[in-house]
Amino acid sequence: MEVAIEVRDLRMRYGDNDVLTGVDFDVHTDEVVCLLGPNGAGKTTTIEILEGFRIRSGGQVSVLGQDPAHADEDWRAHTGVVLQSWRDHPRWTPRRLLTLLGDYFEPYSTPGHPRPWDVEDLLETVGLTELADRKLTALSGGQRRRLDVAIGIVGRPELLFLDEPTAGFDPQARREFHRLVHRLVSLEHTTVLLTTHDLDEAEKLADRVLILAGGRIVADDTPDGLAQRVAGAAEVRWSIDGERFVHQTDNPTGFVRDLFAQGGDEVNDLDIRRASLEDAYLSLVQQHEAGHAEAAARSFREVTR
Ligand SMILES: Nc1ncnc2c1ncn2[C@@H]1O[C@H](COP(=O)(O)OP(=O)(O)OP(=O)(O)O)[C@@H](O)[C@H]1O
Repeated sequence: MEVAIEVRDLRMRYGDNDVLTGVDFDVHTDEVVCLLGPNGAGKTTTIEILEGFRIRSGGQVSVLGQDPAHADEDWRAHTGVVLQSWRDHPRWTPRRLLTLLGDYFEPYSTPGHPRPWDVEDLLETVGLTELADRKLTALSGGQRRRLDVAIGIVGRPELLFLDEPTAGFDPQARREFHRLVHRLVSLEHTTVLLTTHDLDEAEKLADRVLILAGGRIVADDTPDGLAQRVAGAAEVRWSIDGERFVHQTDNPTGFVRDLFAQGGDEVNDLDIRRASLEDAYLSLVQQHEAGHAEAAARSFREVTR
């Protein structure tokens, strides 16, 4: 399998905030890979480095064979980007915007891979035919997001980056979007890297899920593979002086023995249960959001080892 994206020891620091502390992963051609992680884990930072929009602090990155920090226009024409939000001319219409943007890709057209995408066909594909001549300001959030996706794919990219593409979608719009991604992959053979903090979305869309937490990738597997790994682990809950604790482990007996050795009579409300991937991810998110990113990453790594 060819490698479309190669990331080694990627590091990013904002001031004295180390957001990425050694991220490693590959994305192969024709794969759909979801980069999943809690708010603030560094998903947008990672994807924008790969898109060439942010300059990394350290590490090696190769996207379609080039370093995005120094890539040329030709490289850009082969990648598609859907950012978290776009700013463009409010009086334009979807049809006009897509036509203008599509013109940029014409010089990169080849007989085997004609570019851009035919605008009428593209509007139909993303479900915007009826709204093609409406002003951009008059589109709803979900309609706007569909246009964002159309902007990302108008050049028929080999590699598509989507940053939280379904944020704000209702369930119906989300389902349509998932169909669109499946269609892109099966008909266009587009390689897709998308970020989300929704485990359910990652399980539905991804060939492979990468979980980012505590500055690193803490799990890299198929959705089924991840679920199977977690199923072997247990979640231990307890409280001490009214404060509640949760820990995930694949050795609950040993953990509880150590817990009592340390906490003795202080330990109350002990509860041990087998975790599902959803439980494990939820616990990761809760710990991460409580400011314990390192500990969250460590215990997630333990249960998915
Ligand atoms: N330009 C910047 N300058 C300083 N800090 C930044 C900058 N961009 C992001 N950060 C910080 O880096 C961390 C990661 O942010 P990032 O947006 O990459 O996370 P994320 O996983 O995409 O989050 P979300 O799911 O909320 O979009 C956060 O703590 C954020 O505040």
